[in-house]
Amino acid sequence: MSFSSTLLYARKSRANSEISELLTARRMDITVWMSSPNDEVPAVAETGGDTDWMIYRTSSHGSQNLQLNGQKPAPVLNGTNVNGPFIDEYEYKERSVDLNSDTLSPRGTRSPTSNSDQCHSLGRFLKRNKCFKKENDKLSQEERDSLLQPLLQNGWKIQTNRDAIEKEFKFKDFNQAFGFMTRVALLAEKMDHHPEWFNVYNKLQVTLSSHDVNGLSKRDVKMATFMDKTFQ
Ligand SMILES: C[C@H](O)[C@H](O)[C@H]1CNC2=NC(N)=NC(=O)C2=N1
Repeated sequence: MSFSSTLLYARKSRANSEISELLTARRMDITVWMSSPNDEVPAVAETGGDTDWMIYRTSSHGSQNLQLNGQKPAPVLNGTNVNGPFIDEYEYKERSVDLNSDTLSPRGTRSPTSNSDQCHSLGRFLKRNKCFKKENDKLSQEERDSLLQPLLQNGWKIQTNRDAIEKEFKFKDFNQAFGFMTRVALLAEKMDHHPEWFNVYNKLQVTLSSHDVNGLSKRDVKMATFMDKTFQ
């Protein structure tokens, strides 16, 4: 797999301000953990060019730049450098940092120059340096047997014609239903994982499945669990 294009190296001056904009504008609570500020964080191979880059760490303690001292990180071989930074996968939004023009693509889109083999997404980069497809969090059979049980006992059903779960929620009135939907919608945006739902007045039919893995994933379990807790 060729890493011929510049990926997430960014000229310190501009890209960091834009990355900062991304992190703050999204009010994202991304915490990029690194064992120490001087850690040499591996990254994808670069095309050359003398750039430094910084990893932002934002948390309740405010943002802190972890300087990488201009070290040219070693290239990631097959995305397996687990020592790299990682974030809670539900806390980030995919954005592309088109490093040719040092600009962030609009939210939820990828830079025009990106392709499936290269990592142009800030989110994907921060997620353990995996410059490939999203981590496949599809439920294994063992996880289905364990994680789905509480949901099935709580009224969720596995659809017969596709790998998805569904449930109907009934509320006092439309206002209650829409309030519930609003809370779920905020989580959906934060997780970048959206339900399929149909609402008529005080009833809400929900179907959850993960399109990118074409079936049920941990994201669906997380969202269904949130819905049940919120509905109580
Ligand atoms: C680019 C893609 O649309 C995003 O990664 C999100 C949006 N919301 C989503 N929601 C669901 N249910 N499955 C997805 O795969 C998914 N992908």
